[in-house]
Amino acid sequence: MQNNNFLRAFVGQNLITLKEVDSTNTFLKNILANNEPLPDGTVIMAESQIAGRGQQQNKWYSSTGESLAFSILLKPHFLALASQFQLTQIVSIGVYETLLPLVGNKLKIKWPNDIYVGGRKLGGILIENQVQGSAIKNSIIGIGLNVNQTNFPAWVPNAVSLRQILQTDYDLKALMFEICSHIERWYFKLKEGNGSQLNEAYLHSLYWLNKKGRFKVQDAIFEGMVTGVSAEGLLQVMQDGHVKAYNLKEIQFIHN
Ligand SMILES: O=C(O)CCCC[C@@H]1SC[C@@H]2NC(=O)N[C@@H]21
Repeated sequence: MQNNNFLRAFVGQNLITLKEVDSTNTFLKNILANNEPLPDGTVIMAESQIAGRGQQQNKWYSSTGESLAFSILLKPHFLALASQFQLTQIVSIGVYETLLPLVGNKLKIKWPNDIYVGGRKLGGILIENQVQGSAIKNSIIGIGLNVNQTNFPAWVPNAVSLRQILQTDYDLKALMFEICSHIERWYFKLKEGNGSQLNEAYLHSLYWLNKKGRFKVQDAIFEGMVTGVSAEGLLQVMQDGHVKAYNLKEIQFIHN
């Protein structure tokens, strides 16, 4: 962990830490709604998040002082709304790159942006974009990571923490800054028009790529194979020789 040497060039330079908040994403949204000025790259981090939100209206479980919950504000005015999946990619790769030296190659990105280890969820990402015209005005990037928990409540059955995997406690702030620095590197690449390796890096770490798995679409369960992800962020799955693309609401992975 390069915490002490970390140069906070941009993401995380303005850091607001809160003892307790409903949700760091909601907190950021409220500040923006009140037109209060906030610098690009601001990070809101909370020790305790009591109404954390996940994707698809799910609740997100955080444990005070044990899990990482923070939100990054980016203002990617250069990015067209049609390219918003690239933000998903840079954020998931940033988290992935931070954890890879710790966890090793069992670590995967589960489409679109869950962080998985051996079939269990280590972290999640909730990106909420605010749009102006056809460009992204503000991107609120919420990251939740299970770090030092030794157990989870029954309603989060598939979760795992770094501590459960590695039997070590980690410094939450150090992890957070490390994630920020990786995201920042990819963000600048994208901004400078050098995002060509982004898709390759994302696919490289994608769970289930080119492997057979079981999927559920509407009420039908079938065997298929993930062949890629489209530029719009749709999951491409081959079934009986034909590739179809699905959004998050349409398809589910079936865990045996
Ligand atoms: O996997 C998911 O469903 C996404 C979970 C995202 C959780 C983080 S924790 C920090 C930020 N604040 C929230 O309320 N949610 C995100």
